[in-house]
Parts: sequence; C-alpha cells; structure tokens
Amino acid sequence: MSKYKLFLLRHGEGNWNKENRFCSWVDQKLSEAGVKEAQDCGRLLKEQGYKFDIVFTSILSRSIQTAWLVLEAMGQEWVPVVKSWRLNERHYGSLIGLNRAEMAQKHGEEKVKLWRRGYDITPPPIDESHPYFLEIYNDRRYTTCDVSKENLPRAESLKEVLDRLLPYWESTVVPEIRKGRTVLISAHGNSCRALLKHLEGISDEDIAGVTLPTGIPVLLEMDENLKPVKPRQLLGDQAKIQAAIKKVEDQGKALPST
Ligand SMILES: O=C(O)[C@@H](COP(=O)(O)O)OP(=O)(O)O
Repeated sequence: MSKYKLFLLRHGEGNWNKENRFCSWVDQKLSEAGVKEAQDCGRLLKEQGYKFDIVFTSILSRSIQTAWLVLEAMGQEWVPVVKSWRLNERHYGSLIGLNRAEMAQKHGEEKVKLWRRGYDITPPPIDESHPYFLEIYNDRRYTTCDVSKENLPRAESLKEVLDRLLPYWESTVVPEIRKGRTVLISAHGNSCRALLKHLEGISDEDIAGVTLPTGIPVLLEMDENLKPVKPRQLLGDQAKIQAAIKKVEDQGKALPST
C-alpha cells in the first residue's frame, strides 16, 4: 500500500538546454520557455490538489528558480526550500559548455551517448585552463558546502552523483518523508535519474534508457520502507511528455550535414 508520495522534478528549460550545451555546474538561468514550464508544472500540481511541506533544491539557480515558480503557481510560497550542492547536476568535467550535436559530429553519437548515459563513465575532468573553471570554483556558493572546495568533484559519472547524493538523501530528505511530509525535489536530469535508480532498483544498464524532460513532475508512491509500490508517473499530457523525452534523447545526435 502507498504510504508516502515523493515528487522529483527536473528544472524548467535553461538557456543552455536550449542551445544544446552541457550546462552542469555552470549557473544558467531558466529560458522564457523554462519559466513557463515551471509555472505550468505548479498549476498542474495545484489542479491535482497536491500540497508540499518542504522542497529540496540544488544550489544551482535553475533548480531554485523552478522551485520558486512552482510554489508561487500553487500559492504555497511559504513552504521551506532547503538547498544543497549534493543535489547539483552531474559534473560534466571538460565537456561543460560544449554543444552535444557538435560533439556527436566530432566523436560519434555512440561516444556522446556513453558520456551522457553510461552509468560509470566519468568524462575527462575540468582543469584550470577550461573557460568555465574559475566561474565555477570562484563562486561563493561553493564555500558553503559540507566539503572543502578542493574536494568538490572535477567530473562525475552517474554512479559518483549517486555516491555524493545518497548520504544527503538518507540524512536529510528521508527523515522528512518519514515524518509524513510531502517532499518535492526540484533538481536536475541526472541527480533525479541517480535517485530514481536507487529508489526503483534500476540496473546499471537500464538506467541508460531513463530520460527526464524539463519541467515534468515525476510522482513516486512508496511503501513504509520507501520502496515504490507502482511505476513512476510523469504527470501531464502523455503525448507531449513522450515528445519531450525524444527531444532530450535527440540532443546527442549529430547535426545533419548541409
Ligand atoms: O548538464 C546538463 O546540461 C543537463 C543534462 O544533460 P544530459 O545529461 O541530458 O546531456 O542537466 P540539467 O539541464 O538537468 O541541469
């Protein structure tokens, strides 16, 4: 029987999602379409009668902005929002800022798929010569983390995302769920995928086939042991959701030659 409801949400479209660039730890804001996605998500959740008690976000603006817009659209602005780097998007290392379709043209679609979806594939690390290195590591937000700046990742596989996320999930999120609170996690494609892998017991191979579109809430109903009691539900118009999933998958295709 379903005892707890948990909502996972990949933020609304960000400016670099639109440009098809690996965004990762670069702090991009939502695009105009992304703002609308977050507001539509909030309206849908309100229509369906959901009420949140607490929201967890990463420390990247696109996930925080999404949480705010969702709560505003629901008329639940007062709900506490708790932030942690442990919900940040996967660190894409030296791939940060690069265009996926151009990478597919240069290295092949299979390689890009492996980088994006291989469970324990860590991309080449970012180093000081990278154009976004200083923007990331000189950002004041990374002085507030529970690990020193030197020990923050320089690249991560999905497995490494799960390794840094799980202690936070267990120590901070699970106690709220167990108190009977309805939790929204407003985070990122890969931090949500990592958590789904853990909660649903998805194999290392099968997680490659799980794609989350932006701005679509995922509802997980769980029993008292936090085991899902039914398949995850992506809420909203199912045809639009399938089209949005395909769009994310197609981001890794090489551009047709002209
Ligand atoms: O880092 C990014 O660019 C995307 C994920 O990229 P893919 O793994 O889908 O390539 O993360 P998000 O938009 O959820 O923050």
